[in-house]
Amino acid sequence: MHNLIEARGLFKDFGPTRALRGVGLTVAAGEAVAIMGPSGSGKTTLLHCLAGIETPGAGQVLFSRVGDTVDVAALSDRRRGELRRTSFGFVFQQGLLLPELTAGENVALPLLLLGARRADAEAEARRLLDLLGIGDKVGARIGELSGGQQQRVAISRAQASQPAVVFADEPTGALDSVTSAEVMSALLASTVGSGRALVVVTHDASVAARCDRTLHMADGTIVEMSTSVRAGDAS
Ligand SMILES: Nc1ncnc2c1ncn2[C@@H]1O[C@H](COP(=O)(O)OP(=O)(O)OP(=O)(O)O)[C@@H](O)[C@H]1O
Repeated sequence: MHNLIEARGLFKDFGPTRALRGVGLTVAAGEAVAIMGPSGSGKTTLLHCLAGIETPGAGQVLFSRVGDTVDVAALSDRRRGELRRTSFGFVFQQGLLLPELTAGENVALPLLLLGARRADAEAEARRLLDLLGIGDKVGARIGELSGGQQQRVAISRAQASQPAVVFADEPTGALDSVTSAEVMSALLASTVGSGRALVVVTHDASVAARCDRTLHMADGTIVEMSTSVRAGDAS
């Protein structure tokens, strides 16, 4: 599988705090990569730099699409926003779903932003929610759903635009262990199971164990990389 993302020599400072100090990594199509490490070690900052949410102070984030490679870090804000909408999906612990909208409307939104017709976007949203076993919640508002159901909505929404890479930050952080395992199964099935890459920041070793590789961070650098035999992602 080819590399979708190749980061080289990433540095990021927040005032006097050096959050990243020379991080390099690759992420291949169809690969799940976990990022672990103590609080403050730079995991979220790295994820945000890879996803074009933050720009690094130095270094490159090369993203390869068919016949084309762009340096995410060097794009204008507008082009970076466009790249995020077309090529990346996001699942965060909380905060990304719009509570005043229904589950179906939340999932349809990225498609509407990309210019889809409302009926098509709604049908696709329903299909994606069905795939994750919550098609019956299409008309429910976010606040009416359990934490696990909300994360399934977030996963459905993250894959609506058929992105090449899904970035997840503590996607199971607020869930009990059984629900966490189920949500992780859904996340893996909808990403690596469909040839996409998944980059997931987690404190949970059982989440990381289900990824192909785990990058361990400390003090703004990757201090160790371990590979695992993915288990149980077909469940
Ligand atoms: N917007 C910001 N402004 C100032 N400092 C920041 C900002 N974002 C991150 N930092 C600092 O950069 C360092 C790395 O933060 P980051 O959030 O990447 O760590 P993390 O490993 O994801 O931590 P956690 O596990 O607690 O989420 C920390 O010292 C943090 O305080």
